[in-house]
Amino acid sequence: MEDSDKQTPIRVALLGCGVVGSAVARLLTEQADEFAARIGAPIELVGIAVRRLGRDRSAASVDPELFTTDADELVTRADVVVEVIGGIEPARTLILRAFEHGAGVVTANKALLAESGPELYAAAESAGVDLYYEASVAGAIPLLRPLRESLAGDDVRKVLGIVNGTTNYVLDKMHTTGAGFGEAVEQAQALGYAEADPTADVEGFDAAAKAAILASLAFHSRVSGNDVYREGITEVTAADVQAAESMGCVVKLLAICERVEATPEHPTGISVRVHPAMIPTTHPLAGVREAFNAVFVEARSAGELMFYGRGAGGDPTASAVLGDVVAVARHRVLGGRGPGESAYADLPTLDMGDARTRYFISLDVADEPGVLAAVATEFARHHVSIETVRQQQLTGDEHDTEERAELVIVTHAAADSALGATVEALGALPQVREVSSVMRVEGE
Ligand SMILES: NC(=O)c1ccc[n+]([C@@H]2O[C@H](COP(=O)([O-])OP(=O)(O)OC[C@H]3O[C@@H](n4cnc5c(N)ncnc54)[C@H](O)[C@@H]3O)[C@@H](O)[C@H]2O)c1
Ligand SMILES: N[C@@H](CCO)C(=O)O
Ligand code: NA
Repeated sequence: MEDSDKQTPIRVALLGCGVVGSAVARLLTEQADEFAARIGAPIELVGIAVRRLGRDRSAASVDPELFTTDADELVTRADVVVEVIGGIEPARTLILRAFEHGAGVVTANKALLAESGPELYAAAESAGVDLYYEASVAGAIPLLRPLRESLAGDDVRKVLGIVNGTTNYVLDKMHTTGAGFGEAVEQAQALGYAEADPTADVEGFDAAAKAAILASLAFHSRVSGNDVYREGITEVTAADVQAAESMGCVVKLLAICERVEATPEHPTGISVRVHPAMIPTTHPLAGVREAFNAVFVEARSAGELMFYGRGAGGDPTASAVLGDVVAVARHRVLGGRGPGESAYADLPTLDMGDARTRYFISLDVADEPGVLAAVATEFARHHVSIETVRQQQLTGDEHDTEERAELVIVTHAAADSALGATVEALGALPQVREVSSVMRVEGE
């Protein structure tokens, strides 16, 4: 008999038995012997809280006796509580209750962490137990542990990544098939990537919650989901995608967290934002296809790091959850705790207007003398420097009486507020028939 078998078992309670929960239950059972050896004590799954009994839960491959609808009671008889219900309530109350009863908690719940992270950390701290949440951002990809632990001796400057698989799949399909947004979402739904109600993904709420978690860890400051500037992908058109391609770029929904040094306009702070952006096809993030995730981290001493893998799905997400279960269980056996909240830097989140961004702007203009000068004047007036300008003749329809041209402009970095004001002013110029495409540009 192994030493680990003689130890008092670590009791694990699972809250939720959906996509992630059923994979956690199955893998925990299948790998029980390995986990016992790694932890130094056996794991005992003491119960699985579900909303209703009687459903087919064969995917979880566990003793049906383990299912209960009494989550309140279940959390009182566990050493480790795994929360994979999702949403704010009852997940929040159940986690707080688990802490009160001395259990460590593992959760995959980005929405809850982005809303109530400090409250959960404080409750874990006063109970002297662990709070782990690797699965909450970029699913299987080890990313939060590197930020919380491996990079604790470095100074993170920027985190830039694709953290939502559904929108990456949709944008990828728009590029590869020429489909419009609606059609690409339907394809994603048919394949099970996008949910029936894809709002949280396509409007960028899911990525914004993840960006808040990443920024909090990277910059040792409190950032909530509401602090994150957010634009989803619902306004991205097939024309935007084509325009990106003509520039040697692809469109990606990016989560960007960066430290911004003080200027006369603002103090040192953090810019945290989620929005679609064009990135050059030569950038490593451009090669992230389908529903994969990838995150770039830039740190002072480490330089650039890239994390890539599956951000969603039952088994990949369960991998991250179970890694956390092993970590928390090891602490129960050996003593000690994982890191708590680190918010000492207390950097403020800056307004989006203060972020330094670059814009791609495509204008449909009257092809007549002085147009370029009028356009250039608006950029100069807003202190925005132009990086490149390209002009091409447009062939109008039979009703067109005037000559038309397309002006494609890429700017240098400027305050986002100045770029927004420039676009507005351009739209009001009599020579500009239409601002046909505007998108931020990221990556060198
Ligand atoms: N699915 C993924 O790929 C993925 C990836 C990363 C993180 N996550 C996160 O993991 C969590 C779970 O996601 P999921 O995809 O498994 O969701 P899901 O909807 O498949 O599963 C959630 C389950 O919880 C159950 N539930 C709801 N209220 C409950 C209650 N009061 N008591 C017990 N059970 C209750 C639901 O009936 C459902 O079966 C969410 O926080 C999600 O954001 C999911
Ligand atoms: N809906 C999320 C699941 C993983 O958090 C995504 O598409 O990435
Ligand atoms: Na992760």
